[in-house]
Amino acid sequence: MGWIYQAENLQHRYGTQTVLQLDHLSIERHKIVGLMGPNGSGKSTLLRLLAFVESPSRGRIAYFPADGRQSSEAARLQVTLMGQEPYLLKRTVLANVVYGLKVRGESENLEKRAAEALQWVGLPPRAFLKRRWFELSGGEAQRVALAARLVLRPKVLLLDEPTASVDMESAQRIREAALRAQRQWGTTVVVSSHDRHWLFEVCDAMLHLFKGRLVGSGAENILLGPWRRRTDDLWAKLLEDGQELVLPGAPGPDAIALIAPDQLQLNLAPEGAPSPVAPLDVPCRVAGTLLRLTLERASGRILATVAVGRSLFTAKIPCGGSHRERFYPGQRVTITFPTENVQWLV
Ligand SMILES: Nc1ncnc2c1ncn2[C@@H]1O[C@H](COP(=O)(O)OP(=O)(O)OP(=O)(O)O)[C@@H](O)[C@H]1O
Repeated sequence: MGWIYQAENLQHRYGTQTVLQLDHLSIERHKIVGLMGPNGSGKSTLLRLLAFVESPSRGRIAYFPADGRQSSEAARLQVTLMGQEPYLLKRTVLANVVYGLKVRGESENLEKRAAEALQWVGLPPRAFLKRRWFELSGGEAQRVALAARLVLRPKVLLLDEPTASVDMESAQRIREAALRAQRQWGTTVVVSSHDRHWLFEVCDAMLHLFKGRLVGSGAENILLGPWRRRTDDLWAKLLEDGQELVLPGAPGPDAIALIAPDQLQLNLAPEGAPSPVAPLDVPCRVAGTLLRLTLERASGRILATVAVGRSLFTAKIPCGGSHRERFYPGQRVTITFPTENVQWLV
């Protein structure tokens, strides 16, 4: 156990734009860590920094291999990144999969090792080893790219949206192979994905990025403005279905509210009750439909995804007891928002 990465005051800029600003970052060895956040929040940038293919504009990332010998050479050999595009060499599948081994000066049993890696990602070696790069579907190319990383038995596997543009079968194979690497070899896996339910289900820890900053450990609710200041000094946000969300203390109309999922209280809406418009009292309450229940592996709790208009909210349901049985997808529910513990970002 222990940390494999640690960093303080890490910053990365492109030109004058600061795209990543992390006060502290640590990633535990042998774990599977999810990276989530909207488009442009800095996930790919962070993965490139963790892969040491780019250097941060400020600060440095310390890498601690299991043998304790800290060196950039160890990191170069032990860490591998699979980007959003497979970028295969214009050669056969075999040449692609063994390329990294050859670069590392290895020459033994290359074909056998490539065949094994292909099996891990569900591509039968007999059918695929001799295929050329243009004879693969998008999903197969992505799986070949993953096999080319797995064959190295990496200590750290960094995956940037590995299932974003592949079909269901390829996505499933990719997910299984990544988990197997972690379980079988103790590979530390850091994976960015917009498939938040999968991340919740498999990750030991989550990093939630928003505008280049770490805002929490995954399921936080991020509520963007505009907020309208009411005469009673509370701030209201109009949701797509006409309901209003009312919170105190916004620093301005464009502020962003951040609310942890365990702060939201979920209740069953009374049978046959019309959608309530936001009550004037505090705490604020809105009504929605429970879409999905997901087990969050890291906490052992159930996460409820609730749709209110086109907005999605995440609330935590305490584990065990009657709570679990009360809720199921399709139900009308109400979510009560806290009046305190809202973190405002500007
Ligand atoms: N090479 C680059 N040059 C200039 N700006 C860049 C470069 N790469 C990324 N950016 C900018 O940095 C910010 C973070 O981008 P990044 O790709 O890390 O986000 P992301 O969270 O991975 O997004 P997505 O979910 O869309 O992949 C964005 O504003 C992006 O435009």
